[in-house]
Amino acid sequence: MPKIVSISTHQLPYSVQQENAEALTKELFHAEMPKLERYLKVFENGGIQTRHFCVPPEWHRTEHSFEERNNLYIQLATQYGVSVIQNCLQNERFLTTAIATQDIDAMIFISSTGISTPSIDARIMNELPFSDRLKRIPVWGLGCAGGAAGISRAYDFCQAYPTAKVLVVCVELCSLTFQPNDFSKSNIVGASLFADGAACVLVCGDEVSIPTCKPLPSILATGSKWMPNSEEVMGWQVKNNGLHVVFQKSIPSIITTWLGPFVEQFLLEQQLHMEQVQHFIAHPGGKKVLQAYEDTLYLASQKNNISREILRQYGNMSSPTVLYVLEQFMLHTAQQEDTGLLVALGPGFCAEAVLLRWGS
Ligand SMILES: CC(C)(COP(=O)(O)OP(=O)(O)OC[C@H]1O[C@@H](n2cnc3c(N)ncnc32)[C@H](O)[C@@H]1OP(=O)(O)O)[C@@H](O)C(=O)NCCC(=O)NCCSC(=O)/C=C/c1ccc(O)cc1
Repeated sequence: MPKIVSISTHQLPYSVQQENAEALTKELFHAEMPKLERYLKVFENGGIQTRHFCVPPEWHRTEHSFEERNNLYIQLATQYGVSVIQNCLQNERFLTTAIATQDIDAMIFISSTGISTPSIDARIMNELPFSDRLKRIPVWGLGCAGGAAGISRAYDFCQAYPTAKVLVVCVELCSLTFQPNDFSKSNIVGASLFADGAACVLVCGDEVSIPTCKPLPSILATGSKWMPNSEEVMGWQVKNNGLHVVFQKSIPSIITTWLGPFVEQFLLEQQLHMEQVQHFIAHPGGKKVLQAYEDTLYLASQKNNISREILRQYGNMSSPTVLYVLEQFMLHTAQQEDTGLLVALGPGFCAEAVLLRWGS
């Protein structure tokens, strides 16, 4: 079975405490939104303490065109992509010997917060000595589901090519999409929730032998589920000044009714039940999203402790978030023979599930 042999996450340069983010939002929006105080409560109630960004808070006090935001996206997504790849391929917590970039067969580059053609993976290849025969697979538009989908597509690639070494690189710079002139409730709730992040995993096929220092997860199965006619649940509205976030407040209740039957069916196909899964590795989309997972899957709240802690320390970084959660399981928690279920949801509306088993 294809295996996840290394992982890395990036520490963004500007850390902001939630009370300071709330104060800045108040300053930017109070003149235009009479009921602002009521919505500012989400900053205190959302289970988030700190978030990390690619620009300092002051950056939001001045206007920035779509062109300026996107140019910064291209520059920084490339820079952070290079950094997480280097750290993943040289990560001594998992690998006994570093892996050379020349030996990588495919790169799946996941991002939905900026636009670039050539895609960021090509720009990364101009910074690191990858093979010029590398298979490039840029994926745009899966939003928060992207990290789980990336692992799932890497699994498919390694099933087809068992000697393959595949990188999944997720970079999201949500702060560059923040709209200071959008006075919608969603924009305020989004301003309390979203953050920047970058992460990378290395997935290897069955016929790759890499010496590693600890038990690591093999990928047993993957499942995708799409909900018909749900385009308006989550996504971007593209306007002249950039990307405006669309996410319905009904998302937690949609998860409560829709996710459980899919996960149950997916596990059943592997002759498993949720009680046999030791580790629930969830994308913490928000406090109420975590609650919805617990309700629909009958999970004890402790099963979400690591996801909750990542939400507290980092906020919702979209696609890389679930990899920050996975990193904690890989470093500190999971033992040989443990089973884990990794789940994330995104625009479409869709869910991606990955079943993991820790081996020697
Ligand atoms: C922590 C929250 C945000 C706040 O909880 P709370 O403090 O207990 O407050 P309420 O839930 O009662 O909400 C306060 C007010 O905000 C309103 N609200 C509550 N979510 C909403 C709402 N999505 N719209 C518009 N009003 C709302 C809510 O209706 C209410 O207004 P009102 O009815 O007038 O009292 C909680 O609602 C929560 O966890 N919600 C789930 C968040 C969620 O859906 N996350 C998954 C989606 S993530 C996603 O789509 C990512 C996209 C993305 C986007 C940009 C990027 O850069 C990258 C990615």
